[in-house]
Amino acid sequence: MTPTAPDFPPLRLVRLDPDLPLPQRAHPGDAGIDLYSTTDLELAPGRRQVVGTGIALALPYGTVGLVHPRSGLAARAGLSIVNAPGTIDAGYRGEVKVCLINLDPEAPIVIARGDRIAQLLIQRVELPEVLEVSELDDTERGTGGYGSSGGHATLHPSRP
Ligand SMILES: O=c1ccn([C@H]2C[C@H](O)[C@@H](COP(=O)(O)OP(=O)(O)OP(=O)(O)O)O2)c(=O)[nH]1
Ligand SMILES: [Mg+2]
Repeated sequence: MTPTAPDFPPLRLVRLDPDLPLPQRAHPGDAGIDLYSTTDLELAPGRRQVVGTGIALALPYGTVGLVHPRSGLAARAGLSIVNAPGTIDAGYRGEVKVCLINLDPEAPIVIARGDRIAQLLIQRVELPEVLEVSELDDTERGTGGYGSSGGHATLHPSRP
């Protein structure tokens, strides 16, 4: 029997392209639900394309859908998502789409309709109101960022 997460309603999903399989987790407990491409396409190196997944969702209020790349395709072919992770708002009822990009410098990537091109994670999200204030509390970090704590990789000697 497939274990289900406690206290979480099922994900309401419409298949806009009913000839594609229902998106599923590859294994029980997987974070991501694999999404299919509705189209055949070829991505030249460095090129991007918005690709349909053939599904629309009604995510529960207070959750967000995050569209992540799949690591196998990323490592093998250089396939990624321009805006990774893509944000699916709870109120969005249109088709979930993926802005794929070929990050390989040389080889094109061929994708067939029905290939699993991305994965959808659903997470709870806080929805605080925005409150403008005149100043912020002090912290140990303060305004330090972007490597201020050190420990980053050494840059190549050719880099300024
Ligand atoms: O990878 C993505 C990202 C977004 N969307 C859809 C669902 C999301 O709710 C909507 C808007 O996304 P986002 O807020 O990232 O884009 P925006 O440029 O801010 O557009 P908008 O003004 O419509 O919010 O587009 C997708 O289908 N796939
Ligand atoms: Mg937006």
